Amino acid sequence: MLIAVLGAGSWGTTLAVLLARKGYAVNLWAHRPEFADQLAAERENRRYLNGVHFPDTLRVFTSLHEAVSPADMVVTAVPSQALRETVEQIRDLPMQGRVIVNVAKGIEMNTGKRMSEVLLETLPGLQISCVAALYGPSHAEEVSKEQPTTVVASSPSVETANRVQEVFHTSMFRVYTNTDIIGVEIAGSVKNIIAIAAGISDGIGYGDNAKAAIITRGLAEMSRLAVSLGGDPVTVSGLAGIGDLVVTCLSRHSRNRYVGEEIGRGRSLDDVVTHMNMVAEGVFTSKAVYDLCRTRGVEMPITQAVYEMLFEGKPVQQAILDLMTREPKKEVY
Ligand SMILES: NC(=O)C1=CN([C@@H]2O[C@H](COP(=O)(O)OP(=O)(O)OC[C@H]3O[C@@H](n4cnc5c(N)ncnc54)[C@H](OP(=O)(O)O)[C@@H]3O)[C@@H](O)[C@H]2O)C=CC1
Ligand SMILES: O=C(CO)COP(=O)(O)O
Repeated sequence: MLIAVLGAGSWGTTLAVLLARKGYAVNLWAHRPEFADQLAAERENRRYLNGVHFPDTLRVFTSLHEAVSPADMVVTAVPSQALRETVEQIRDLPMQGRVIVNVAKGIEMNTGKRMSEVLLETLPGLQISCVAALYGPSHAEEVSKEQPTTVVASSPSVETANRVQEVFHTSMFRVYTNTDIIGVEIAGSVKNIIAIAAGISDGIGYGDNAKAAIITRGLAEMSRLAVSLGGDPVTVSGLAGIGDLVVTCLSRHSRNRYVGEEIGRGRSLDDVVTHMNMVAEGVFTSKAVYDLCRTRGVEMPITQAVYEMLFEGKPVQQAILDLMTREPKKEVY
């Protein structure tokens, strides 16, 4: 069994190391050749995951074709907005017999597509039954130190979900299965937007009441969008939904929460993002989901507020006032 991991950021590197520690042969691909050379020479990823040594079965590649050609399983761990351009480069490779496991959490801007839809559109011959999403509350910083973590392997095919579970499961990385890939992908993507809102609340100095409100009402938005796209509302109460929402809204490791916190303190989005080392998916996904929910007529007021603050220059205090003074509602509608 050989596994290719595309993307040598903190998450791709962590998963490549986890799989190699399990004894699998792993081909880790990095898109910048000079960075790939550095990883190969130093046998660790000092930029994104300092101090985590690469096991011997992990090899670093600069060529996508060479990394993917011999692979039985391909893990896509590039930022969501770069997934299409990455897999387009291997569209000539046969996909039959391979499982593709996407771990990037986001919705594509301009198309509003989930990552599994992007994969199916881009890779000829790929069947949805061979696609899985591995999502859940899983910061790389903790997984790489083998701290207890739970995630969900989701695929419409039970067989594929079981295969992904078997490959990734370890005594400290517990993998559950699920067949609702729509619900899982929507939950795992929307949580990043809600985390920005939670961060803004932190940045302003609001307390636990506000944070609990954002998490709970964010969950309601996530659920409405998932259902409108054909997902199961039960999924949002699982690891990809409430699980990841809690970790992202509360954690000191969260990039999305950090972006929000800095905006809440008064910095501009451009300033925060240009000085960040890592990707905050919720920024792009807030734009994609804002467009999606308007097209589908799904009410997502926190998402709308985040979009307006990030992209339309709405002042933070105004956005909060607008949210709090909306027409009173039933809790479930
Ligand atoms: N970090 C985590 O704890 C977790 C992350 N995820 C998800 O995994 C995905 C990857 O995140 P993560 O590893 O944290 O990201 P990081 O910010 O740690 O790293 C981003 C990586 O993507 C690479 N990259 C940037 N642009 C492109 C491109 N156009 N084509 C190919 N590669 C590119 C970067 O390379 P370079 O530096 O050379 O530009 C870098 O290797 C995201 O969707 C994230 O939501 C999911 C669960 C946990
Ligand atoms: O998805 C993640 C953890 O499950 C990572 O995203 P954040 O860094 O924003 O929390």
